[in-house]
Amino acid sequence: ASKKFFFFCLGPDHWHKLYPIANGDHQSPIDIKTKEVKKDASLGHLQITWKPSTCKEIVNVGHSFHVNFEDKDNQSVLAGGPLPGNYRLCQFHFHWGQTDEQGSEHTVDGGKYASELHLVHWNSDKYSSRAEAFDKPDGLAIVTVFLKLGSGNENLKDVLKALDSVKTKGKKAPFSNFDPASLLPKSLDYWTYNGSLTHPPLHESVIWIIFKEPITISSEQLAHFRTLLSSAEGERPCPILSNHRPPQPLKGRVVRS
Ligand SMILES: NS(=O)(=O)c1ccc(C(=O)NCc2ccc(F)cc2F)cc1
Repeated sequence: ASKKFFFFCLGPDHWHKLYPIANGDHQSPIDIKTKEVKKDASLGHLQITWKPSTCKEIVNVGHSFHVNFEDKDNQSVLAGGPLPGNYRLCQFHFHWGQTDEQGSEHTVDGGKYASELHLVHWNSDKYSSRAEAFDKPDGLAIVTVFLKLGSGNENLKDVLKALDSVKTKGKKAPFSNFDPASLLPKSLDYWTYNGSLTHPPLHESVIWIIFKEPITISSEQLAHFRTLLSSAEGERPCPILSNHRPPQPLKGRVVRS
C-alpha cells in the first residue's frame, strides 16, 4: 500500500507504470466540448433522494478529504437520467488546484473551474458492496458540481469547519446531519458520459453526471482546502496544494445531455 501511495504522489504522468489502465480508452476527466455534445431525448430527469441522517464522518485520505455516508441500505439514492437503476451515495469529496485559476478535473470548452465536487454512488441494485461495484463498467455513478471562484458559499461553512478536526493524514471525525443537496446548483441540467475514477486505481467503472451550472466558492474557502495536510501527525507538515488530474483523451466517446 505504501508503494502505491508513493506512486500516487509521483503524479498523473507516472500512474500508468503501476496502473496501465491510465492510458485506457475510457479515462476521466475529459474536456467537454459543448458544440460536440449530443442531445438525447431519452435521458430523463435525475431523481435525487439524499438523507442528511445518513451522513457519518469526515476523513483525511491523504490526497483529499472524504465525507462518508452510511450505505447499508437505500436511504440516500440516485436514479433516473442515464442510470439503469438505483445507485447508493457513499461519499463526496472535492478537487482543487494550487491557485484559484485551476482546480477542476473536468473542463468546459477548455475552461477550468476553481474546484469540483464529486458525489460518489454505487449500483446497489446489482452489487452487494461498493468494493464489488468499484471495478464494474456499470458500478459507479458520480454526480459532479463545478465550483466557480466568487462569493463565499454559506453551505460550505460546516464542511470547512469540520476540516480543522482532520488536518493530518488518516484522521477522521464524526460529521452528521449534513445535506449534500445544499451543494447543488438551481438547474439540474447535466452532461453525461462513461469514464473512470480520476485517480488510482483508475477503474473504468463510472457513469459521469456533470451539472452544467456551477455553484460558487471564495478564494478564502479555497485557501482553507489547501491547509489540509498529506502528512501524518508529528511528521513535517505537507499541505495538499492541488489534487486534480488533467483532462484525458476522449477516444471516440460521446458526451450526451
Ligand atoms: N475522483 S473520483 O470521484 O473519480 C474517485 C472516487 C473514489 C475513489 C476511491 O474510493 N478509490 C479507492 C477505492 C476504495 C475502495 C475500492 F473498492 C476501490 C477503490 F478504488 C477514487 C476516485
